Amino acid sequence: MFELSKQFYFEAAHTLERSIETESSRRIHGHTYHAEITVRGAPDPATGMILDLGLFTRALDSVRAELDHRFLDDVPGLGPATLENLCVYLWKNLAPSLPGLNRVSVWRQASGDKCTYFGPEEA
Ligand SMILES: Nc1nc2c(c(=O)[nH]1)N=C([C@H](O)[C@H](O)COP(=O)(O)OP(=O)(O)OP(=O)(O)O)CN2
Ligand SMILES: [Zn+2]
Repeated sequence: MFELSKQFYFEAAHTLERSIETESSRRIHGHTYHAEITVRGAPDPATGMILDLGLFTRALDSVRAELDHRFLDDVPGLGPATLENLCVYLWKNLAPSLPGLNRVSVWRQASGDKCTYFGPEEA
């Protein structure tokens, strides 16, 4: 079994309703977000690849464009712009084009905050 990962980053602004630091969180502020997407699988014997990195990059470029330099509060389907919801958003948008999607991580380097999502719970 192999894992293949790619990272990217995006810059975005948001507000957040919280029970602490209420006022500063409600103000529009921004972060540099980093993301890592991981697929698991076995390489195709003919190509030697789990997934062509060029196709991997195309899938990530398209979802990155929906988040980079955006006001995250306005991104349809995201909900409150937390690291958790960004992971779910990336998963939902990438799963159809990335077979073997295994996990999605989103973090903010500046603060050391990181979240990893392993996909929906199996019923
Ligand atoms: N479980 C989560 N909690 C919080 C999240 C989150 O995504 N998941 N996000 C935030 C806010 O985005 C907030 O801006 C970060 O707040 P805080 O940790 O208080 O730190 P700073 O605002 O000082 O962070 P900088 O990244 O240094 O600007 C809050 N909670
Ligand atoms: Zn924030």
